[in-house]
Amino acid sequence: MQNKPSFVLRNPSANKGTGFNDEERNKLALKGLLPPKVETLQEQSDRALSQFTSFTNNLEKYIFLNCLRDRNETLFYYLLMNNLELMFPIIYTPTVGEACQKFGNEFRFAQGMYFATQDKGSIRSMMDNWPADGVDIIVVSDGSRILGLGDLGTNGMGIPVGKLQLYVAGAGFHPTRTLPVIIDAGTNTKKYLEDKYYLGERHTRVADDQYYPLVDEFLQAAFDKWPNVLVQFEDISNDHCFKLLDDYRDKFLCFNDDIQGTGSVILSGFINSVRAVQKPITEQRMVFLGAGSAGIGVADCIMSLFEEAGVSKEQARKSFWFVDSKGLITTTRGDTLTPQKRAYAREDYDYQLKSLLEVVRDVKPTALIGLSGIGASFTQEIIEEMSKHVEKPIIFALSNPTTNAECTAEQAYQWTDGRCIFASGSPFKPVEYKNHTFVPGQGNNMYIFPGLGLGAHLCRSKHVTDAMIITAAKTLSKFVDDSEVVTGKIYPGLQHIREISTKIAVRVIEKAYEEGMAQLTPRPTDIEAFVRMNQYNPSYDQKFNN
Ligand SMILES: NC(=O)c1ccc[n+]([C@@H]2O[C@H](COP(=O)([O-])OP(=O)(O)OC[C@H]3O[C@@H](n4cnc5c(N)ncnc54)[C@H](O)[C@@H]3O)[C@@H](O)[C@H]2O)c1
Ligand SMILES: O=C(O)C[C@H](O)C(=O)O
Ligand SMILES: [Mg+2]
Repeated sequence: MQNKPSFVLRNPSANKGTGFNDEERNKLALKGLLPPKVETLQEQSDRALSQFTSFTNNLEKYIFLNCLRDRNETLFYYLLMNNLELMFPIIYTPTVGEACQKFGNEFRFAQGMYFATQDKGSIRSMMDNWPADGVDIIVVSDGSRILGLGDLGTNGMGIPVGKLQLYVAGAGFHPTRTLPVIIDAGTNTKKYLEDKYYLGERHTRVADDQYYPLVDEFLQAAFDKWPNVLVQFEDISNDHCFKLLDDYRDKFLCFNDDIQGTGSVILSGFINSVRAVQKPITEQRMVFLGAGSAGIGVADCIMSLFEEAGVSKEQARKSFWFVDSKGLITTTRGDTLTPQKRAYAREDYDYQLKSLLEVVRDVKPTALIGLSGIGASFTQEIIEEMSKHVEKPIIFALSNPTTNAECTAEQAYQWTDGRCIFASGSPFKPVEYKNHTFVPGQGNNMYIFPGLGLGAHLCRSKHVTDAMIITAAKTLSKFVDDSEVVTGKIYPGLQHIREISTKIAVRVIEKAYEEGMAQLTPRPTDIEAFVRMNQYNPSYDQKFNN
C-alpha cells in the first residue's frame, strides 16, 4: 500500500481528502478511492466544525482535532485558524492538561520524538529517523511540571504538541518543520508508574548525574542535525530549568517559555495595568504567591520597568514580596534559599509571616500575582482584605489549568465589587456583575512565544536575549489602546494572535540586528514584508501543481 500513489490519503501533510480535484485524482490514481464530490477547503472545514461542535465533552473535542490533524494537516490548521477562540482552549490550556493526564489511556498514534534514558548514546542517530526534511522549532519537556498538574512523565507530550500547534496557527511556522520532544527521565508519580497504560520508562526520575548528560546529548544532537533550529524548554521543574537555561542560553538558540515567555506576557499585562490604575510602577507593591520558574521570571521582567524609571535594582526589590509554601520569603526564616529566591528575599523582616493572608495584611499590596499552581488560594478574605487598601487592585490568577487558578474571574470581580484589573492563565468567560460585563484578560505566554520564536528563527539569531523578551512584551502591550485600558482590558483578543505574533517577530528581528545577534545577511530591507512572506497559511493551492 505504501508504494501506491494513493498513500497520499494517509499522509497528513499531503492529503486533501475530498479536496483533490479531478485532475489530481487521475494523476495520483485516486479515482474510486474518494466520494465523487470535489470539495473546497471551506466546505470541508464547515463539516469539520459541525463535527467538532457535536461533541459535548472537551477531551473528545481534543481527540477529534488531533485525529483530524493526523489525517489532513491543512484542513486542521484552516479550521483552527478560523476558530481560534473556540479551539485554543481545546488544543491548548486548559483541555490539554486533561489530555496529558489521560495520555496513556487515550493514546491513538505517536506524534513527535521521545528520548529516554535507555537511548543515551544513540540520540543523534535516532534523530535521523525523523521523517521531515528539516526542523525549525523544537518544544521540549521532560514532563516534570506539566501546568500545575505536577510530574506527568512521558504523558506530558501533549504540551509540546499543543505549543507547536500555536506556533503554526499563531505565528506561521510551517507545520512539517516543527518537532515536539519528550525527554523521558522517568516519573516520580506513583500513579503513573503503576498504570498499565503508562507509556514512559517505568522508573522514578534519574539523578542529576544522569539527567544533565541526557539533556546535553539531546541538545548537542539537535543543533548538530538542525543547526538553525530554535529550542523552547517547556514545563521543566524548577530544580532543573534555571540551570538548563543558564547553561545553554549563550550556547544555543533557546529560551525557557515558563521563565521568559511568562515573564514577557505578564510584563505586558503589568505595563497595561499600570496604565489602567494610573499609578506609576514605583508606587506598586507586588505580592507573588509562588516563587518558582514563572514567579521569578515575571519578577525579573517587571524589574525592567524600575530600571527604566531610574530605580536601582536594590531599591526596586523592595517592591516585591514573595510567598512560597513556607510563607513570606525572608533572609531570616532559617532555610536555605535557591539563588533565585534569595534575590527577592526580604531583609527587613524580623518576624515570620506564614500565610498569604498575613502577608496581604502586612504589605497592603496593589498587585497580587498567583503563580503557585494552587487552586483557590486567593480566598474571599484575602481579596477583600486587599481591596480595603487599594482603589483598583491588580489581581492575576495565573496558574493553569482552570482548576489550579488562584481564583476565578467571577470571584475576583465580585469580591472587589467590580474594581479589580484581572487576568488569568486559563480562559474565563466574560462576567456579568452589577449590570456591567467584565471581560477577563488571558495572561498566558501563548501571546509571546509564537512571535518571539518566529523572529529569532527567521533572522537566524545567535541567542534569545533579555532585550528581545522585553521588546516582545512592549509590542504586545501596544495592542490595547488607551480607551480600552481604562475599562480594565489589558490583553488584546485572541483573534488577533497572527497580527500580534507578526509584529512581535518584526520587533524581535530589529532588536536582533541592533544587538548584533542576527546572522541573516543581507538584512531584509522591509522586515515586516520578510516576516509575512515566510509565514505558513493553510491552503491547497501549492500542492501537486507539477
Ligand atoms: N499563565 C501563564 O502563562 C503561566 C506560565 C507559566 C506557569 N504558569 C502556571 O504557574 C504555576 C507555577 O508554575 P511554575 O513553573 O512557577 O512552577 P514551580 O513549581 O516552579 O513553582 C511553584 C511555586 O509555588 C510555590 N508553592 C507551592 N505550593 C504552595 C503553597 N501551598 N502556597 C504557596 N506557594 C506554594 C512553590 O514553593 C514554588 O515557589 C503552574 O500552575 C503553571 O501552570 C502559568
Ligand atoms: O501552558 C500554558 O498554558 C502556560 C504555561 O506555559 C504553563 O506552564 O502553565
Ligand atoms: Mg509551561
